Amino acid sequence: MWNPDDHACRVDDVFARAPVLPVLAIERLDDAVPLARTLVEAGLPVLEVTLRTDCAIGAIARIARELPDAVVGAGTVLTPEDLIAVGEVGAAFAISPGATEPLYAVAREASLPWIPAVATASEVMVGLDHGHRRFKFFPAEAAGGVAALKGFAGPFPQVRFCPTGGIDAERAPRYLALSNVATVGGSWMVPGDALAARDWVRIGNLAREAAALRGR
Ligand SMILES: O=C(O)C(=O)C[C@H](O)[C@H](O)COP(=O)(O)O
Repeated sequence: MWNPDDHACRVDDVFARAPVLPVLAIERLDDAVPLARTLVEAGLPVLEVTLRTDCAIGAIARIARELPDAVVGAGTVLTPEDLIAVGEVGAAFAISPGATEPLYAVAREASLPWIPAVATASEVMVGLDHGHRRFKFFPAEAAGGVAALKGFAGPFPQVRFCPTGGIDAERAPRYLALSNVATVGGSWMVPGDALAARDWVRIGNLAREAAALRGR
């Protein structure tokens, strides 16, 4: 049964596990477990596997089954069908680049917490009307970045965000310093060429640096 306080608590539990949420696009199913293991062992246990590749659902299922220390969620959840599908394979949470009325409706019945994204104050207000207080802020840099989040803090003191989109190791600390930022999403610790080359050492080093980030 949908409960706004319970939902915010469940999302906070996920976001509190690490300062950074890696956003992953996994092209080869066999990369899923070694990549996730690399990130988890580097101190980034919360993972967003985007539904942008053919094997994404399989990747979520494998990570959920084989890596109990990972908190694997699904990203790029665009439809109610996506949300239902990722719940069935064991995703711990689902996150979207935006929000739709059908997703708000089906999320009330879902067993896993769904995190909508917002880019404007009006979208935050629609989310609040639905009982949501935790949002992805996407695309963070393009939608106003740190200044926009500072602006949201005034009218929406009860809201916390996971900014994502255009953030890297240099920019992340400025977001993490904000009181209304719970964690920061990004793909910078998994460069495309490193993943293609299965360079787990390089990814592990970038992930360790990300795991050590704090606000400043
Ligand atoms: O597919 C989704 O659901 C998204 O929200 C997009 C991702 O969050 C960004 O592509 C990650 O941003 P970068 O760190 O700039 O690569």
